[in-house]
Amino acid sequence: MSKNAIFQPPKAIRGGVPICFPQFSNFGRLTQQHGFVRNRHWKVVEQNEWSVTLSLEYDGQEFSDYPHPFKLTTRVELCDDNLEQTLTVTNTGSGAMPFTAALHTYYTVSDISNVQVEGLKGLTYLDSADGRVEKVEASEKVTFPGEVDRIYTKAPDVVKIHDSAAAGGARTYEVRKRGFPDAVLWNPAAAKGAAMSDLGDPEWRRMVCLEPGLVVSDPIELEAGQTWSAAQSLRVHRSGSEL
Ligand SMILES: O=P(O)(O)OC[C@H]1O[C@@H](O)[C@H](O)[C@@H](O)[C@@H]1O
Repeated sequence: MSKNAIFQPPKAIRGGVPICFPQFSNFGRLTQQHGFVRNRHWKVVEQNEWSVTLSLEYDGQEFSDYPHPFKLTTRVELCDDNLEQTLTVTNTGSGAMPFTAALHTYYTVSDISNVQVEGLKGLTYLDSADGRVEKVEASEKVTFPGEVDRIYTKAPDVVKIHDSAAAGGARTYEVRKRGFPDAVLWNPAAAKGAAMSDLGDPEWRRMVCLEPGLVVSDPIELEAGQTWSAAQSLRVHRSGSEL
């Protein structure tokens, strides 16, 4: 969570897991980057010590460029050392509903210069920091010498973020995804990070986003009445603990 995050709609919170829906970035017809649900108040529909379920309904009226009613829920559950988050959407309208989506997950890191991301070698990605040109990932462990803003297509279901200098020793975030074909990797680096009022310096150094997404691979048009669901689960390993 950025120390400069703004907890006031219409601003999305700079941290945690903002939900990009019904659009990731500008992949769709909406003018709002990342859609409109991340800066709404959601309703708590169920909660206990270990889990919470939130929901949000859209009646298809507010945005003329998105006339598709839907019901969206997200459930977050803690189980042992695992955090599981599920995103479920039901098309409550009468026509087909196109959408793109991502769980825009922020990870706290000691410093972005200590971070390496494993599991992406050989994948094709769209380089959003370079005009969305298509490239192939050559690195076994992706590092952050400057801005990194990439949409990896058909990403594997397990990706690991290694932080070699986390407080208390090296730390690995193990990210498992299910139902999201793509994965977005983002750190804005100095110029863009410092210019963002809700991030700034040094906050941009202390974060990396790895975002399971449905962006370009396997596009979906949900038929009326149908439901789609996808999930991520997160585990943290300290140095010495099994991976
Ligand atoms: O500032 P926002 O709207 O939260 O977006 C942050 C970043 O989100 C990432 O998912 C995008 O790939 C980046 O291009 C974007 O800059």
